[in-house]
Amino acid sequence: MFAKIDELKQRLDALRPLPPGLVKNLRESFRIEWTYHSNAIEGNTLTLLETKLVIEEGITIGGKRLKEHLEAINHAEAIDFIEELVANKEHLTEHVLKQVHYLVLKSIDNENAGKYRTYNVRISGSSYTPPHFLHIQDEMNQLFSWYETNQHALHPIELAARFHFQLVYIHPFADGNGRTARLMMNFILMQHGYPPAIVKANPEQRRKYYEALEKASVKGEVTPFIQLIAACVEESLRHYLYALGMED
Ligand SMILES: Nc1ncnc2c1ncn2[C@@H]1O[C@H](COP(=O)(O)OP(=O)(O)OP(=O)(O)O)[C@@H](O)[C@H]1O
Repeated sequence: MFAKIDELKQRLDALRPLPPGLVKNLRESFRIEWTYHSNAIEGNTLTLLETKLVIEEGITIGGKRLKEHLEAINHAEAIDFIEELVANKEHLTEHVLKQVHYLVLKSIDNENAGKYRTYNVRISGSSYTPPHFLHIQDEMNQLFSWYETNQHALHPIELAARFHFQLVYIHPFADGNGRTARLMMNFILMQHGYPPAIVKANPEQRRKYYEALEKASVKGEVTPFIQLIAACVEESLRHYLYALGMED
């Protein structure tokens, strides 16, 4: 499933160290795109350009809610935090997960930021119901022990996609599950030297993303979701290679 991606990754790795100016440029564009798409998937109405203006220039957009501005700023900060973790070779732990979730929700919902939910939730548009809130800690312990056991055995893309799926399957937070899951998935990918996977907010990809998660949740078939994430990683790798003049 990952042969093409492994080949692209090898081509990219052969070009390392990458020119610092190019890395900075790509980092900035990924930071905006990832923030824009991840927030737009959940209904944030800022455009890509508005997201850039809010994040990079601190400009407020007339007619857009304060919450939408905070979501953009918080998400960009969460990416910075993850990049720092990767640079410092920090491990993925429950503490890190809660820190990331805190950054996503701070100043928007301080009561729930960085904390597991204390009530039951539904996922809108899905027939799957996440576990009772009283089981969350147990389920999360199992997720982290699964991660410990599998982190060196699975291909990094499968590891990252499965971690994302299992996190939204448990849906441990009152809000911000999707954004946090995509941040954690990309943390794993970046730890392994991959660029982040950006699930696009356009109606077609959003629908495919939701359908793949529904298939995984309801039927236990996770492969289509792993394939979807693999396609997103491939697109990001091609973006890097294109910037280096190695891809059309
Ligand atoms: N059938 C499904 N099974 C498991 N997870 C799903 C399913 N459908 C969607 N999801 C995940 O749930 C997320 C949305 O969850 P929810 O509507 O509860 O929003 P949230 O918790 O506020 O998080 P966010 O707003 O960041 O997505 C989606 O982004 C997706 O990752």
